[in-house]
Amino acid sequence: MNGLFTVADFKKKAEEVSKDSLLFTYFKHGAEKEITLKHNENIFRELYILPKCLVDVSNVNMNTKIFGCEAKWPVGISPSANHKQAHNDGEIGTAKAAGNVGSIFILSSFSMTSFEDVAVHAPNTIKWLQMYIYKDSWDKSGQKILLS
Ligand SMILES: Cc1cc2nc3c(=O)[nH]c(=O)nc-3n(C[C@H](O)[C@H](O)[C@H](O)COP(=O)(O)O)c2cc1C
Repeated sequence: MNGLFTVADFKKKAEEVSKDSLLFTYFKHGAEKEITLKHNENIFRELYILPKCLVDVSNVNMNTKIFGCEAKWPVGISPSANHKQAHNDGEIGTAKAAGNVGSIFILSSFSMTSFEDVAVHAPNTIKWLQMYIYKDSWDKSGQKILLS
């Protein structure tokens, strides 16, 4: 991770170490028309760092509360499928990494690791679950209410 600072740095490194170019293409793109991806990149281009001299920054608090969950900083990991394709640690590795920095980890319905295993191995991470609800199976299942 040495020398990796920006998203572009990570992207370049990922491409270098990726053994499968098709897989890299899958992970590097955004979903559908990449509207959010482009929007995020544009927003970040508009942000400037204003250096503040002689200000004590040894105790910066970025704690925030999102849907009742106390995160250490306002960045989470949105759901994405197939983490084991990228690394053997799969979703457990991502969940642990999120927990180490106090982020929220959202587990995909298409996780390659069971929800239970992620829960056991990353007990201290704030975990949310993304769920696809298929109309057909929902209709046929006879359920009336979904609780999470
Ligand atoms: C490689 C990849 C896999 C993704 N897998 C899922 C998924 O399994 N479930 C889900 O709800 N969203 C998934 N997403 C969507 C992301 O969580 C996120 O909402 C989306 O990328 C936002 O940017 P967009 O609007 O440009 O797609 C995935 C996105 C990418 C790039």
